[in-house]
Amino acid sequence: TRTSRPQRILKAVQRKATVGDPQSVITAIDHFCRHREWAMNVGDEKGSILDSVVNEVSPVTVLELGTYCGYSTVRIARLLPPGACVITLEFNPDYAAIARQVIKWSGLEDKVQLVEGASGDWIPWMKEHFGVQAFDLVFLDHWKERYLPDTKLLEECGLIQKGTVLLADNVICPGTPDYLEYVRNSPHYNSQYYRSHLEYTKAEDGLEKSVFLGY
Ligand SMILES: O=C(CSCCNC(=O)c1cc(-c2ccc(F)cc2)cc(O)c1O)c1ccc(O)c(O)c1
Ligand SMILES: [Mg+2]
Repeated sequence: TRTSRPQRILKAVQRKATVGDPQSVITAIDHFCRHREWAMNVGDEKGSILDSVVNEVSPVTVLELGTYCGYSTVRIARLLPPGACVITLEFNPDYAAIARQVIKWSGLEDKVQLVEGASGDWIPWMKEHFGVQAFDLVFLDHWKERYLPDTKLLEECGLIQKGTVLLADNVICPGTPDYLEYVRNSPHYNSQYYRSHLEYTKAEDGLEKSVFLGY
């Protein structure tokens, strides 16, 4: 097909959503992915759990690993008060290009810093480059085998401090067994599983919320 799936998602947003209205962007993407083409957005069911965690944490600085088309970036940013922001990392330049336009359409660009590159390369530079002390919330939704190494890297870089909340997507499907084992058995995390479904399907999936307890 001539266009890519992310391009078709952007087109659905431009056709169905209102500029400056983040909820209409979320609704347009969910409708397209449920009725036209499945895509790996966190989706509406797990998205509601994400919303409740964001509201509970009321974070000032959020790190999102894995932007894709910006769906969860918009979900998070729409709940942030003035002065709070989400830094979102995306490895794939084509995904990043679409996400920038989706975020712009939602009118939330002032609350979002989209960074193109590999999480492993960028995490060590977060403090220096963005003036971040520590993240209040980290949403993991990138390569599943990078969840554990990047969590350890965030710890080593002092970007996870007492009270930081990690929220991980896809801990069942596709699955992140080594990450789950780590956060569930570590004395430094208090972990809980939110059972749900793989976006737009009946398959089981869920989010794991892990609070860092300090050293
Ligand atoms: O795709 C990637 C890796 S980043 C996206 C991570 N997310 C997922 O993989 C992901 C996958 C699924 C899922 C997929 C198929 C199933 F049958 C079931 C579940 C669901 C999710 O919610 C996800 O978040 C990438 C990166 C750089 C590149 O250059 C590139 O070509 C591709
Ligand atoms: Mg996901």
